[in-house]
Amino acid sequence: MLKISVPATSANLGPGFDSIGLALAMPLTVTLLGPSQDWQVEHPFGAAVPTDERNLIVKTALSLAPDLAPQRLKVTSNIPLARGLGSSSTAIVAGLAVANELSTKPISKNDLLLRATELEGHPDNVAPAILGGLVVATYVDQNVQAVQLPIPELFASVYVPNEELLTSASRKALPVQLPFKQAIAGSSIANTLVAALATQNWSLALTLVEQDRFHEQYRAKLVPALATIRATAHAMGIVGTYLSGAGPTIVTLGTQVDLKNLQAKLKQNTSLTGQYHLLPVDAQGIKVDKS
Ligand SMILES: Nc1ncnc2c1ncn2[C@@H]1O[C@H](COP(=O)(O)OP(=O)(O)O)[C@@H](O)[C@H]1O
Ligand SMILES: N[C@@H](CCOP(=O)(O)O)C(=O)O
Repeated sequence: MLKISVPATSANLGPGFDSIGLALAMPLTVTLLGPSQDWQVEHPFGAAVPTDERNLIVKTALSLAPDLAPQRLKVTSNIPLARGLGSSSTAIVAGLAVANELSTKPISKNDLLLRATELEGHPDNVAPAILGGLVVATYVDQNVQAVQLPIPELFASVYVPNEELLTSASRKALPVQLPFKQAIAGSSIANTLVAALATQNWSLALTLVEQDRFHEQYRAKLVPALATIRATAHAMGIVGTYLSGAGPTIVTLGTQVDLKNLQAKLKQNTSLTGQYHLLPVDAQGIKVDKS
């Protein structure tokens, strides 16, 4: 039996728009149950997600290996769809891995990263989903470069609103151009964030995570919980809250103790009706179990 596991990811970490991402210990798994007449996907996502060759996992597998014989796949996942935790990246990465495992000509991990980035459009979810941990990556002129940083000694408090927000819709809220001065400020904050993460200066990193200049201000109206959670955390002396990916999920990074206290406080706020998770970082990325 072949089982592929791909972690959820939280992209951007504030200023690292389209380039920084963190893998979280909440996996999607795909088990290959064997050949079949047609592609069949058993999954927990409801009627909106196809169960045949139109399923994103299968479509992605066939984009890499068009001649693959149909299979029965069983998918399990607690990653909510269209909430900013990289669900589409898990499907894309899992689909490429399915093709790679069944194909006689598997591609390398680097090519897998390039393919996954081409399909997703940006590398900040697919790179940590493949490599694990904290990854900084760039995709410019069809080239991907990805660098793994030390695994942060941090947990993630994850607040998932009940409403979906498609990444495509959330990107429509972004401006076409930024004033030069704003771009320089955003880039200097992002660069310093990367330096803080690379040198494991977590307290500076958590401060800079909140200083994005590229996207959060434009998306804030779509995600009122961001301001609420950030303000609640600040009142408790906790810094490190950002919009996860394109939202609407809000992540706060910090110690397990602080984040447990934060969640206890947030749960008293009746306007926050979504779901909570307290997750460690996933250090491994994609796993293929051939037992
Ligand atoms: N495991 C999956 N199987 C099939 N389709 C999926 C899966 N995960 C995500 N998708 C597709 O991707 C869409 C969400 O993608 P996106 O808007 O990028 O949100 P996210 O922030 O969760 O990645 C879903 O509405 C669904 O169409
Ligand atoms: N950098 C992207 C990240 C999208 O992540 P997702 O988890 O919402 O798909 C963006 O901010 O649009």
